[in-house]
Amino acid sequence: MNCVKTAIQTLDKEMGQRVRKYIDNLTKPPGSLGRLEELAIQLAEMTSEVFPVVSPPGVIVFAADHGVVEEGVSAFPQEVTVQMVMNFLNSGAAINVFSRQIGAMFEVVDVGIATDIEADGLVNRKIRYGTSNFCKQDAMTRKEVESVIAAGYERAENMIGQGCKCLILGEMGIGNTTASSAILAVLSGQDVSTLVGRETGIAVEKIIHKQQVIVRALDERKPDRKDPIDILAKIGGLEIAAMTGAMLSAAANRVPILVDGFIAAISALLAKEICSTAIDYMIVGHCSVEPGHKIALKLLSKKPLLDLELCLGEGSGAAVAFPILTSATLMLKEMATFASAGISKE
Ligand SMILES: Cc1cc2ncn([C@H]3O[C@H](COP(=O)(O)O)[C@@H](O)[C@H]3O)c2cc1C
Ligand SMILES: O=C(O)c1cccnc1
Repeated sequence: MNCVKTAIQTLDKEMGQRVRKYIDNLTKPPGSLGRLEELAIQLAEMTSEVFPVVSPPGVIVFAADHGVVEEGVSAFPQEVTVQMVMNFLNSGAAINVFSRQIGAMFEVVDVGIATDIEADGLVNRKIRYGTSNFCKQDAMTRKEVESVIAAGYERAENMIGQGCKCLILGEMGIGNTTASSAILAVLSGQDVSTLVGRETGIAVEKIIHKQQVIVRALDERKPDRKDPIDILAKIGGLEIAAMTGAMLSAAANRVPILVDGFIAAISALLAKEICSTAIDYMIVGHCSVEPGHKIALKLLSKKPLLDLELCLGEGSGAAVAFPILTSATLMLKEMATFASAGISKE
């Protein structure tokens, strides 16, 4: 992971200053476009562009299965992962609708679905057939973690090479809120009971069980808080690691990342653990109802753009938030200045 570390540049603060001054000359009272102004400055710092561009955005959905579902932690059976992948390929999922709405490039990648599938349009980067049940053994090996991070990195690099100007990462993997909550318990040091909710439709009595499963897994696996690869190998998920790799790639390429909900925030936290400057390239699209999300956002020191009470994943909340980034860039590019419009400043 050392190559990744050295490759992520710090923000171009000088460009930020220049854009801030320019925004103050646009035909509006200073600061009156609030967070849109901050967003425009952030995007300029990320890209070193006076007029940053975020279109076309790109959406990559990584799919994988989780051995821990055999503990009965999800309201849905494992085969929903592959069924939803077919739905993505047939353009019927929420993320398809919102990707179309924002004109996004779109790709679905199998990094670890438990069954073999060959389908037109599905990118095959399968590292293994789902993770192992991490209550009984490590989810995967360190080598597999590194391979799946590399696969995510490569897919993002490919989309950026094709012209994507803002990256949204999505996931599909029944059981991935359990892996995400376990990872968050390690990174935050908080009690598992504060992290786990019932947003994916899990029955009330099942929440306690899900919490117990996570506590047991943490006891058995003892992931090393200081080693993100160890955390992913012991209690992680393939699609979670792939999103981390894709985020590192976007940051290394100075492409803004619009972070989705709970699972994506966990990938973002892991990217931060691997390379702290990666978070400079992240904007958080929305705040999920999943209780762990607020804790993850605190650790990321990020304020979400929207709170629409979503808790779906797939990249859906980020895609819905994307037009706000477009507004910020168009404000910068298309508004008249006081001088050009002949409006008195005082
Ligand atoms: C039909 C359906 C579509 C989804 N799209 C995203 N998720 C979301 O829910 C899953 C995680 O929830 P849990 O950990 O409780 O299994 C992930 O696949 C996530 O993307 C879905 C879940 C379902 C059931
Ligand atoms: O907020 C999310 O991203 C989320 C929450 C529950 C299930 N899947 C995703």
